[in-house]
Formats: sequence, C-alpha cells, structure tokens
Amino acid sequence: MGGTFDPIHNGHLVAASEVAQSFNLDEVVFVPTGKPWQKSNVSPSEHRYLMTVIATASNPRFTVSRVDIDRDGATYTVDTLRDLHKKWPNAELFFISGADAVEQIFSWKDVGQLWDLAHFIAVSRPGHELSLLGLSGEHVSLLEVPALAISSTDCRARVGRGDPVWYLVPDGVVQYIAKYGLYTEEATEHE
Ligand SMILES: Nc1ncnc2c1ncn2[C@@H]1O[C@H](COP(=O)(O)OP(=O)(O)OP(=O)(O)O)[C@@H](O)[C@H]1O
Ligand SMILES: O=C(O)c1ccc[n+]([C@@H]2O[C@H](COP(=O)([O-])O)[C@@H](O)[C@H]2O)c1
Repeated sequence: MGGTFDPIHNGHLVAASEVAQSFNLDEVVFVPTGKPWQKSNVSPSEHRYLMTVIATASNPRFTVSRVDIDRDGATYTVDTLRDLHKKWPNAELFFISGADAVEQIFSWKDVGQLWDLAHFIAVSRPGHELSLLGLSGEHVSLLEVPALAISSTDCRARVGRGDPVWYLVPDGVVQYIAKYGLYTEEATEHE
C-alpha cells in the first residue's frame, strides 16, 4: 500500500487489513512516498516512515518498505513496483489504493505499464464513488471496506487547532506527533 502517510491513520490500517483478509495476502507492505510530486508541504520522509513503522508494528502481516524514501527524485509507482519486484522476484504484487487515488491514476507516470507490474485493488472511501472508471476488471478489483471518514489532511488540521487525534490515528502516532511537535505552526515554519 503506497501513501504519503502524513500521518498514517486508522483509515489506512482498516483498508489494509480488509484487503489482506479478502485477498488472502501473506503480507501488506506499506510504502511511504519519498517525494510525492502531486502533493506540497509534505513532512520530512523520516517522520512519515517512523510513524508508519509505529502504526504497523503490532500486526505480524504488516511491514514497511523504504524503497520510495531511499530513491532520489519524484516518487512514481512504476518505480515502486519495479523495486519491489527486484526484492521479491517470485511474489505476486497487489497495489492497494483508495477510491480517490484511483480517480487520479490516469495522471500517474507510465500508467500503461502499471498493469503488468501489479494487480490494483481500489478500496471504498467516504466521499468518493468506487468504480472502475473505465479500467479493466482484469487489472483492477474493487473492495468495499468499513467507512472511516478520516484523512491525513483533517488529522493535520486537528493537531494545528489543538484538537485531539486520539482514535483517529494509533496511540503511538498521537504520541510521536506530540513528541516532535508535528503539524503545529512552528513545525510548518521550519519545513
Ligand atoms: N479513510 C480512508 N479510507 C480508505 N482509503 C484511504 C483512506 N484514507 C486514505 N486512503 C487511501 O490510502 C492511500 C494513501 O493515502 P494518503 O497517505 O494520501 O492519505 P490521505 O488521508 O488521503 O492524505 P491527505 O489528506 O494528506 O491527502 C491512498 O490510496 C488513499 O486513497
Ligand atoms: O506514479 C505516479 O505518478 C503517482 C502519482 C501520484 C500518486 N502516486 C502513488 O499513489 C499512492 C498514494 O499517493 P498519495 O499522494 O495520495 O499519498 C502513493 O504510493 C503514490 O506514490 C503515484
């Protein structure tokens, strides 16, 4: 599952858990983006990586990969999937995306090459219609998951306002955000 995870929240974790169960996956690899070229004002990748590690540590089927944060330049899924194939040459790869991300997929780099590299699983997300959008069912599957109306944008805004993010993100992530003062005006000024 690729994402900017700024911060990782329970919507990501529920989606990953549901896909792992429905598709009988051996492992879900969370891949935090290095430089997500379609997003601005993103927190430093090491913070996003560490929050992802903290959030996933207790689940034996969840792991985190550094391939995107260790690669120079903009993050493209075509490179992510090639790197994961190099690491696990015999694995069958699935790429988990929310309905909103799939809506944007035609703007991704080398989109035509993605289908040979992984099977895409689009999960439902409140506020977005879950549909194939003309994509082939051979390459993309749709899965309804429990609706959690949580976004990283909202979590950042809540922290900025001094509102709690308990139960929206895992407890360790709440504490990590507080420890490093992420998403406060002061932290944003120093990015
Ligand atoms: N609540 C959710 N339910 C289902 N899928 C989600 C949810 N939140 C995020 N996703 C999916 O997880 C992947 C990574 O999301 P990302 O890290 O960009 O989180 P986000 O909440 O969308 O962040 P932001 O608000 O900063 O754009 C994307 O494919 C996205 O569609
Ligand atoms: O390949 C691309 O051009 C591309 C463009 C935008 C997003 N993505 C991927 O989509 C995933 C979710 O991205 P984001 O920005 O919504 O967190 C993440 O793995 C990104 O690398 C990929």
